[in-house]
Amino acid sequence: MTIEIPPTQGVLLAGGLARRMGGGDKPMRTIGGSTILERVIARLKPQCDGIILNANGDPGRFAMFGLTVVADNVPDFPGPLAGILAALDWTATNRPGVEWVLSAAADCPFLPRDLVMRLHQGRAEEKAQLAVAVSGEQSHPVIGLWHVGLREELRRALVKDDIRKIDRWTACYRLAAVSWPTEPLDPFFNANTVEDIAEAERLAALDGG
Ligand SMILES: Nc1nc2c(ncn2[C@@H]2O[C@H](COP(=O)(O)OP(=O)(O)OP(=O)(O)O)[C@@H](O)[C@H]2O)c(=O)[nH]1
Ligand SMILES: [Mg+2]
Repeated sequence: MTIEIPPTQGVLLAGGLARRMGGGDKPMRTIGGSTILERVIARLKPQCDGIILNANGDPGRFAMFGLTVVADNVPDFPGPLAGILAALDWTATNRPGVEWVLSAAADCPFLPRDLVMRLHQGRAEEKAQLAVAVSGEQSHPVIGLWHVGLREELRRALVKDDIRKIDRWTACYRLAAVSWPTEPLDPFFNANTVEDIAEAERLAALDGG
């Protein structure tokens, strides 16, 4: 099935606390001389109609990347769904006519170059308002496509129903799962620990540096 890819706003999720890495901004760690965030931006910029960064605290620390920084708009760090909601709200307000948001964790340095296209194909085939990335047997719920029209339902789930896990929320909807191979490397590898940074250095060589 060949479809026309609709305008898609990208959001890089960097709103977490990086506890397993001892705190701080994971996306600012470097791999092969460039920050993880630079790598994520380079991978997604050609695929999206604009990218914003979801992060909390002082936005000035990301000024060098030239992205609009959007903070969570629900309290208490409830997890990645908060960042996705902030991005859906921002898109509804600032990008009239844009119906789709692509979310990606800002700690994934090797994202596929066909991510947005294949997620759209998947959701169109399944007639779904959501699509999620899969590699091997593993689903990556923070990497997906979200229809802007879902935002009030998402807000209710987060604020009223106290839903934290993405899978628990998406289970209520038709969801397209789109799969990528894990060889020569898993494109959804994400750096959660200091050891993962060392592993990412090795993988960067496989990924072309
Ligand atoms: N906006 C927002 N994003 C979050 C929140 N918690 C996690 N994320 C993001 O969700 C993605 C996946 O989360 P993790 O890899 O577990 O990141 P983390 O929560 O910073 O790390 P740990 O504390 O070690 O679990 C990352 O891109 C995080 O930035 C949150 O409360 N708000
Ligand atoms: Mg992670």
